[in-house]
Formats: sequence, C-alpha cells, structure tokens
Amino acid sequence: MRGLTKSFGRTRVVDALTFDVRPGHVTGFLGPTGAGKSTTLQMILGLIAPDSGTALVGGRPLAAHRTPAAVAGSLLTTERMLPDLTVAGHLDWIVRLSGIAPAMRRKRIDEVLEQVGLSVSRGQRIAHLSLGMRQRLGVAAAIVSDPAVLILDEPLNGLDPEGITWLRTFLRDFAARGRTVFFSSHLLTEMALTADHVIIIRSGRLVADLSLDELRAQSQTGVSVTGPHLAPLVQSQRATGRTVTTGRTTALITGALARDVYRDSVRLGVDLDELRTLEPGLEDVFLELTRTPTPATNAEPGAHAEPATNADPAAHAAPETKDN
Ligand SMILES: Nc1ncnc2c1ncn2[C@@H]1O[C@H](COP(=O)(O)OP(=O)(O)OP(=O)(O)O)[C@@H](O)[C@H]1O
Repeated sequence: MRGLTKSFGRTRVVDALTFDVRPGHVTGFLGPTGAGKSTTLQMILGLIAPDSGTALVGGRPLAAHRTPAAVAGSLLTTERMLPDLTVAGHLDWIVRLSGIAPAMRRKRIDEVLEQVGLSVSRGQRIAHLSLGMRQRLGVAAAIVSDPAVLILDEPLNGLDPEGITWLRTFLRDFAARGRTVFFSSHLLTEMALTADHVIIIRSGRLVADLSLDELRAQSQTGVSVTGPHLAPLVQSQRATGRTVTTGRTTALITGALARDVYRDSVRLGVDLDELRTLEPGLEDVFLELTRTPTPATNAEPGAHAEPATNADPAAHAAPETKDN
C-alpha cells in the first residue's frame, strides 16, 4: 500500500496509508470500529477505487492480474451467501468463476471441504449452517483457487473457541507455506494469538506497523521466573537496565522477552522451575495507540507506537520487594 486514500462524501476514512504485508507471515490489521479496515481491504481487492495511492498485490493491482482469484482469495462477509445453495453448490459456482479446468473442479471442491472440515456437510443447505460453519465455508471459497494471498475481514467474529482454534492453526499453516495472510480484527488479544505482525490504524491513519514481539515489548511484557537460586539471573537482568521485582523464589522481569530470560538463565547455569510470560498490558497498548492523536502528516511505521503507561506486570504478582 502506498499513500492509499479514500473519502466518502467529505469524510476521509482512509488517509495516506502506506505499509507492506509480507509473505510467510500472518499479518493482523487492527483498528477500532470505523477505523477504515474494511474500506482498505476492499480497495486492495479492487472492489472500491481509491481517491489516490495504490494497493498492489504481487506487484500490480489485483484486477490487472490475468486470474485475480488465483492470486488473492478473500472472505469479506458470509451474509451474502445464497441460503438455498448447498455447501458443495456454493463452492461449485465459485469454482466455475475461478478458471479451474472442469475436470479438476470436483476434486478441488473435495480437497478444500476436507481442509476446512466440512466434508460431512457438503450436502447441507447454507440456511442450516451455524455461523462457524459459514465462516469455514467462506474460507473454503477463499482458498478454492489456491491463491498466494488470503485477505479476510473479521474472520474471528462469531466463532466459538473451537472454530477460533481451527482458524488460527489454518492461517498459520497457510502462511508457513510461504503465502500471505492479511486479516482484520478490532480485538488485539484475539489477534495476538494468531498474527505475528500487526498493522494498526486509527481514523484511517497508520499508527503502528510492528511485530507481535515488538508490540509485547512495548506493552511492558513481564517475564516471571521461579527457582531456588535466582540471584545471578536477577543481577544479570538488572545489569541490562531492566526492572526486576523479587519474591522469595520468584522474580518478575519487566520489559523482557521470555526467550531472552531463558537464554540468560542457561548461560548462567540458573535452574528454573517455571518461566512464564505475563501480558497484562496488550489490550492497553492497543487502546493507547488508537487513542493517541496522530499528526496531520502520515507516520513512519511505528512512529507513534509509544509504550503504554498502564501496563505493570508487578501489579499481578504481589511481590515482596521491588528494586531496580
Ligand atoms: N459506502 C460507504 N459510504 C459512506 N460511508 C462509508 C461507506 N463505507 C464505509 N463508510 C464509513 O467509513 C468509515 C470506515 O468504515 P470501515 O467499514 O472501513 O471501518 P472498519 O474499520 O472496517 O470498521 P468495523 O470494524 O466496524 O467493520 C465508517 O465511518 C463508515 O461508516
């Protein structure tokens, strides 16, 4: 995306958005209700024309590809599915539009139904599907052309815990095969379990473009460790400038990543009984980022990603002493 801008009437809903979405990653697109996520996704898909700027998929506008469906699959809404069609019937007309050779269509439908766990429901009418099953069917339709890019608008909405777990695994596997996943949500905590990178917008403007690790670090993520002799680890972590709060057999290290603390403990030969990441402030960071007023010009990625002030892991651990 380069300078993507769109107004409806006199309201600018997408404002000079510039960011990249990379293959091999699950990228979350986050913003409060009305921030301009759906409008942006529709511009990427060529369903809405931008006033200015460009949205390229695979180096060119999606519509400029010979078979757009083979490049990007999308799930924007399940509300427009025809209720009288069967699951297989719905996929059949999508497959017919996708350019897949007639001899291959039946096989491809069987494959994707298997992939999304709907094989046993292939003859069921859409009107009788649960919301979660519709979402799965929507995902099946999005991947039926075997696209390199998957674009999903609020796919976690309305899913039950089992459906969320399924979708999370599915999207990660899809990206792990070198493909691109870009999906929107207005809930950071849900997204944090699925995405490894996030683009955050507010009022159509970019406020952050960063990895989940960076976001966690900004939320003053704490690492809690338990062990009989933590003193060398505590000393070493304090020497790096981190705040360490200690209890009798527990230490809470603010602003650290679990893997860094783990490496340090191995290096120092400190035995740990438990090592745990505490994420008290993730949603707070999101609220903070999307509340922060942005300046008139568009931001450099991450330029407004200031640390949240109200994320204090220590508050969750009732430590006995606190020291720097
Ligand atoms: N076709 C349209 N005509 C006029 N205004 C529109 C149109 N589509 C969207 N809007 C407005 O543009 C703004 C951004 O909407 P958009 O749906 O892109 O936000 P969103 O971030 O996806 O929100 P949500 O999380 O609620 O889906 C909203 O104020 C919305 O009312």
